[in-house]
Amino acid sequence: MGKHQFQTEIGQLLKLMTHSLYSNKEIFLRELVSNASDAIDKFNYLRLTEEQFKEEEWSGKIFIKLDKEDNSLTIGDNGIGMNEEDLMENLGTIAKSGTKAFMENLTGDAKKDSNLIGQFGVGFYSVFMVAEHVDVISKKAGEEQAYKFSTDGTGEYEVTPVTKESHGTVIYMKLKDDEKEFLDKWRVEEVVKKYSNHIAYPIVLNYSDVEYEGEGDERKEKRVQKSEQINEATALWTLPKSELKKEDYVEFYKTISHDSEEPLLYLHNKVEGANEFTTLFYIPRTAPMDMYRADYQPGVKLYVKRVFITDDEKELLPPYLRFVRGIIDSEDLPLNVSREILQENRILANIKQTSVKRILNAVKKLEGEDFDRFVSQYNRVIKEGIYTDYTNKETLLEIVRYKSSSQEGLVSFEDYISRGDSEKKEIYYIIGEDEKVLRNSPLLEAYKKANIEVLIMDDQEVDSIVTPMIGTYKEWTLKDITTIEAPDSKTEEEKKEIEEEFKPLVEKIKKTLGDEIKEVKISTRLTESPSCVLKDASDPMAGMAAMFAQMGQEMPEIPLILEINPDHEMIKKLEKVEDNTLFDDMAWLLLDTAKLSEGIEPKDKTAFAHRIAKLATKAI
Ligand SMILES: Nc1ncnc2c1ncn2[C@@H]1O[C@H](COP(=O)(O)OP(=O)(O)OP(=O)(O)O)[C@@H](O)[C@H]1O
Repeated sequence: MGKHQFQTEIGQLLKLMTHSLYSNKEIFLRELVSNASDAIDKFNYLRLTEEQFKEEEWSGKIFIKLDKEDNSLTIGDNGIGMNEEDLMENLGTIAKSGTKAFMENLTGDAKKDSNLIGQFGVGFYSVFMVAEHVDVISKKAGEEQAYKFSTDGTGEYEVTPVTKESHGTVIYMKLKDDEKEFLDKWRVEEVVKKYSNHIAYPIVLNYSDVEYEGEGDERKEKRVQKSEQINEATALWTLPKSELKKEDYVEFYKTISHDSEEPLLYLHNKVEGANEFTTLFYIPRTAPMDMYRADYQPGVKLYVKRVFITDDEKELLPPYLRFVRGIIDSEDLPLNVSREILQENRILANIKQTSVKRILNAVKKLEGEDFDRFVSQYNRVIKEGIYTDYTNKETLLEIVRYKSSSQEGLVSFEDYISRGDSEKKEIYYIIGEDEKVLRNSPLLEAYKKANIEVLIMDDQEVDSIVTPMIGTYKEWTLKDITTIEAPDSKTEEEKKEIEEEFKPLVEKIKKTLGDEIKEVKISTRLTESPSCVLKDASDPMAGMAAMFAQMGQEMPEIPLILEINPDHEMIKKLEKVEDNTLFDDMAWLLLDTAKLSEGIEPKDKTAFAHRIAKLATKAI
């Protein structure tokens, strides 16, 4: 008890909130109402599962009180409440992955960071945009003692025992001088209607109003306390689609997601039949910040017959759809369903399967800018889906997009095969870290010359694991161009002849470079470059690349093969070089420049630089 220091990060966060330039400060009400609604949901669940609360006469309610004289706004709920430990843990430290991700995204630029608040919502802490002092008075259901958590949003907070009759939380905020608009009944009503009209519980506004008594000179002003319910209080997803407008869906989304952008997509379905359930899913326009964190917060809440069960079950949808927000409400699951039962429940498995299909089909139907936006945010997790969700692999392969050697922007497999050779039925690709290096790779030259499109996969970390296991798309086989013979126009006869002619040169280069390379070959894939290097596809390690990457381990070195271009001036001249030192220098340059073109560093950079200087001097 007594005074405590906020966790350092919260100190920073509070400072940002207090000095926020964010123009949409009203969102603090949305955040607090949404927390209150969650707390009521949780108590509702306790009543179903725990004997001691079963008899309680209770119905969930949220109240807001405006006090102009006191300059304060109070918001209360009769939900699950918090004890001393909860208060310190939930409000005194950053426990939530979402808030952690928010902190990591801060730039230090006040304006940008302040916009981030709007994009993201930071729950309880948003009160410091409007309040100069906050008391959170809370009593946890089933416990005797209530506590007050007080802070003025600087570095410290204080927790003291207080008395409070029933369980729930009351948040008392002393407003800053220039935030008095939130004491106005109409303003608060407008904000609550905007964001929280369709949360499942009534929100009652208490305010004082002026009434007049008597007539003429006798007429007197009288202050009266009034209270009225200001929201609809019917859970949005239970309403028929025909009664709902886009705005209703959008505002409800903002309440459940803490996002202030409109969603990219929403999907509301009621399924009847053997299993009855309602789903309402949203795809955020901007990928959630914690999407790539192992401790991401799942975005789908499970309800059974409109009673909240959990918002912390990562398996309601497959992990690759972790960016989806929304609600699943089942009519068939038992109300006292436990977390353990959930994981193996057949009803839930069925809901999950139907939901995934619906979501993916809706994504497939997105058009123009909306589809492009989806790809810009979620292409990577779609690839994750291709790897993990065998049942929906075909649909995912229709959604995923790649860069291309012959087209601007991004292309689909479907686009590719519409342009490809329908007799050969092959889809060519090249994987690497850097788009520019890949596009300029000598390995592409033969394909460019033959007008064959190659997919440029520059998300190496993911592509090197996912692409090799795709195998085929609609009977077209995917081929990594670094592991296959390149297309060429020479006959077998001609090739043999060239090989014979260059045999002495090939052997001489191999002798010079020694163990640095596995083999020197006459290339059929080069048109402009004198040489290129390839990883030896027959090496057992090459096949295990994906496995190493998946385990987050460095790839063992795979021996390189050097290919030389027999039509290139440099190679033709090299055949005739008699000076041994010059020959050695040239052989090393062939290898090192080829490595550089693939983004691989020469082994001895100093020697490389010396050779360039030496040969350049000679050339001048
Ligand atoms: N009215 C309330 N009643 C009970 N617990 C609450 C209440 N308000 C907040 N809490 C607790 O404090 C925690 C932190 O709240 P906060 O609003 O900062 O984050 P959040 O809503 O959980 O997550 P997000 O980062 O998505 O906003 C909540 O998860 C909840 O456990």
